[in-house]
Amino acid sequence: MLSKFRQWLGNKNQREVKNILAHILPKIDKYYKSIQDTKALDQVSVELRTSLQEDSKRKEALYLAFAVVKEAVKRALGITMHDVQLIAGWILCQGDVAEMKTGEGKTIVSLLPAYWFGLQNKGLHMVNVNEYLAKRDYEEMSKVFKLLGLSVGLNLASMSEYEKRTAYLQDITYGTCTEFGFDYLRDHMVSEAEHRVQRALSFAIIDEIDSILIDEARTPLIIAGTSKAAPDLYYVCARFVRGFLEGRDYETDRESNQVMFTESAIRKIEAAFMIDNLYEVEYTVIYHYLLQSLRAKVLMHRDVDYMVADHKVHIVDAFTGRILEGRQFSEGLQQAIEAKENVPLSEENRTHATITIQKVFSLYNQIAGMSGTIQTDEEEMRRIYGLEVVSVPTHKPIIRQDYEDIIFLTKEIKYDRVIEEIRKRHAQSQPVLVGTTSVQQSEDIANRLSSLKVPYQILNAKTEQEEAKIIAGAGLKGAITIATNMAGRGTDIRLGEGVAQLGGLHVIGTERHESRRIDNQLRGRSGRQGDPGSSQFFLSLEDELIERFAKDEAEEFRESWQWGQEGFLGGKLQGFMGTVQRHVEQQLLSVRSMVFRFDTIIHDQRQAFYQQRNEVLQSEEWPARLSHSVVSYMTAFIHKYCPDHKVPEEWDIWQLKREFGAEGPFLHNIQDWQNSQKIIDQVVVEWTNRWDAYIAQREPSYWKQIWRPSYLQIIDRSWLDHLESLQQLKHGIHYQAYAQQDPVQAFQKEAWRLFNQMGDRIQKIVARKVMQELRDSTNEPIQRMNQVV
Ligand SMILES: Nc1ncnc2c1ncn2[C@@H]1O[C@H](COP(=O)(O)OP(=O)(O)OP(=O)(O)O)[C@@H](O)[C@H]1O
Repeated sequence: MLSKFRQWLGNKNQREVKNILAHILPKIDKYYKSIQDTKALDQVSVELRTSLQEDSKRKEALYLAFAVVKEAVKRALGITMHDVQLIAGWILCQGDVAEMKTGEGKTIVSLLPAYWFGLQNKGLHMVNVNEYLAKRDYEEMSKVFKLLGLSVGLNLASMSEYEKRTAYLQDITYGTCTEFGFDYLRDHMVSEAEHRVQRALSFAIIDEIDSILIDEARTPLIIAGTSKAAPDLYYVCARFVRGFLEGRDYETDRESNQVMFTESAIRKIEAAFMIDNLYEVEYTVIYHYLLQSLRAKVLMHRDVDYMVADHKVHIVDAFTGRILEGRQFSEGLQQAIEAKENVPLSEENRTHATITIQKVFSLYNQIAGMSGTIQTDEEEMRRIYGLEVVSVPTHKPIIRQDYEDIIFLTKEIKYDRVIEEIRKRHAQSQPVLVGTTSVQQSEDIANRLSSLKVPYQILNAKTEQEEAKIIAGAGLKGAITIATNMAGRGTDIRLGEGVAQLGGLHVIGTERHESRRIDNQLRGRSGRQGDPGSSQFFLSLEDELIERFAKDEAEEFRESWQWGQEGFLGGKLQGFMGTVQRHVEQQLLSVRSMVFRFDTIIHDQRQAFYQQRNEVLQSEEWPARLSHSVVSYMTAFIHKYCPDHKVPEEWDIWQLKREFGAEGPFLHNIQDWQNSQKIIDQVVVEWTNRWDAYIAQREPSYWKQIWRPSYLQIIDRSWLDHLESLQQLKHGIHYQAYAQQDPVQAFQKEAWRLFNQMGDRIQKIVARKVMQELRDSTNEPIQRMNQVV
C-alpha cells in the first residue's frame, strides 16, 4: 500500500516537472528571446510592478519575470541558467520546496522567486543558514538585482537598529534565520513603536530548508535578560564534582544524554553541604547547580560541544560546526561549564522572549525553500509544515563515485587508514576534503598530518575568519582540507586547473552524522555541476554514534568477526551502521514532534500576547483603556462574591468589601444588596464620575508619557513570569505520562489556565495602580477596611 502511495507521489512529482517543462518553459523562452535587445532591464521591472497589481496579468507577468532574471544573470554573472533551474524557480514561486542536488546552483535559482516576490513591495527575506553565506550571496547577487532595479539589503547581527531598519526596507533582504527570528522577538519588546526594525513578515525563501526547519528545530531562539548567577556556588559545585567517578558517584544514560547521582554521591553531598535531605524543596537550588556541574563535567566536551576563546565559552553547533553566536546553554549549564573551565561566569539568563525557528516561519504569508537533501524528510515537511517537496532532475548526470563505507575495529586503526588514504591521494595531487564531526577531531587529524610533515589547511570554528580563503583553495591541486561540518552546506568548492583530470575532489567522511542528510551534504561538496569527484566514509565500531546508540550490537560484531588491521567494506556492517543512523533519525524526529506540539501551544499564546502588546504600544485611548481595567476588575469581584446563581443571603458581602479594601468608598453608597447588576451599575457610575474629574485635570500628553511605560512594564513582567511558569510546567508535565495522560494535552490545559491567570493578574495590577493614583491625586484619606464594614 505504502509503496503504491510512494509510487503515486513519485509520478506526481514527475508529472509536475514534465508539466513545467512542456508548458511553462516555452512561454518563458518566448519572453526571453523578446528581451534580448532591451537595454534597461530595470525599466521592465517598473512595468512588472504595475502589471502585478492586476490579477488577470499576473500569469504572463510571471513568465516575463523569469525571462528577465535569466537575462540579468547572463549579463551580470556571465552564467546562462539551465532549464532545471527555471523549473526549480517555478516550484519555489508556488510556495513549495524544491529538492535540487548539491552543487546544482540553488543560489542562482533563488533569484527567480526573490525577484518575483521582491517586486510586490512587501519585502522578501532570503534566508541563509549562516552569515558567511548570507554575506556571500548578498554581495554576489546584488549585481543581478542592481541590473533589475531592485533594492537589496543585508541584515547582520552586529548591525545597529538604523542599519537593520534600512536593510528591512529593501525589496530583498539577505540574512540568517536566527537573526530574522531575533529581530522579530526584539520588535515585540520595544518601548516605542518607532524602534521596530521589521515590516510585517510577508515572503521568505529559505535556502537549506531542511537545516533550518529540521536541524535547527531543537534549539529555540532565546532572548535572555540578565540576572547575576551565584558565582561562588557554581565554582564550589564544579570543584565538588570534579573527582566524581562514573559508576561510583554517577550513572550516565548515553542514549538520552542524561546523568544522575548515585545514592552514595547523594550522601557525600549531604555530608559536605551539611544538609539532611538533598531532595527537600529548600535544597532544589543546590541540587540543580550540582546536577548542571555534573552534566558540564560528563556530557559537555570542550572542542566538541563548546569552545573556549577569549575567556568565554561558546556553543558549537553539531550540525553546522559553527559557533552559535549570541546563544548560551540554558538553565545554568552555561555557567556550570564556565566554572569547570575556570573562566569568568557570564550572567545567567532569564528568558525574556523565546521562539522556535519553525514558528518564526509560520509567521510569514508565504514561504518556499530549497535543499539538496530533503527527500528523506519529505513526509515531515508535508505533515508539519504543509509544504510539498518536488525533486528537480540534475542538469547533467552526477558522475561522482560514492564508494562503500569501510568499517574498522577501532578509532585508532581508522585514523591510521584515513591518513594513509589522504597521503595516497595527495601523492597524485588530487585535492582531498576530510570531514570531521568536531573541532577536536579535526585537530587530531591535523596533528597527525603535521607530524608527517604533510601540508594541510584546517576549517573549523576557530579558523572561521579565513573561511573564504580556505574554501577558495580547497579545490586546487594537492590541497588537503580538514574541516568540521562548516564545510558542509552551501560551501562551493571550485576545482582548480587540471583537477578534473585527476578525478576531481575526493571527500573522506570520518564519522557518520546523526542524520543521513548531513552525510550527503558532505559528499555533495564534490561532483558539483556534473564535475568528476568521489567520496568514502571511514568508520569504526568505536564511533560516537555506535557508542551511544548501539554498544551491545557492536560488541557482537566485535566478537564474532575476524578483525585485523584491515577494515570491512560495505556489506552487513554498512547495513548495521545505516540502521543505527535511521534509529537516531527516528528518535530525533520524535523529539522534534514533541517540541513542535508543545511549541504550538506556546506560540498561540505568544501571538495573543504580542497582539495585545502592540495594541498597548499604539494605543491613543489611554483614559478609556485604564478605566476599562478598573471596571472589569471591580465587576469581576462583584460577580465573585455576589454570584447570580446564589441568593443574596448567601453572598459574601463582607469578603467583597474586604477585597475592595481601600476602594471601599465605591461600595459605600450601596443600600440595595439584592441585585448584582445594580451594584455593578452603581459602582461604575461612581467610578466614572471620579475618573472623569481626574481626566479633566490632566494634559493629553500625560497618558502616553506616564502610563504607557508603566503599562508596558506591567505586561512585560507578567509575560516573563508566565514564560517561566510554562518552562516549569513543561519540565513537570512529563511525569503526567506516567499517569497515562497525554503530556501535551495536559500541558495545553494547564498552560491556558496560566495564561488566563496572567490576564487577570495584569488587570488587577493595572486597576490597583490606577485607583491608587486617583486616590493620591485627590488626597483622599484612605478608608480602611474596618471603617467600611
Ligand atoms: N547555470 C549554470 N551554469 C554554470 N554554472 C553554474 C550555473 N548555476 C550555478 N552555477 C555554479 O555552480 C556552482 C554551485 O552553485 P551553488 O553553490 O549555488 O550550488 P548549490 O545548489 O547551492 O549547492 P549546495 O547544495 O552545496 O548548497 C557555483 O559555482 C555556481 O556559480
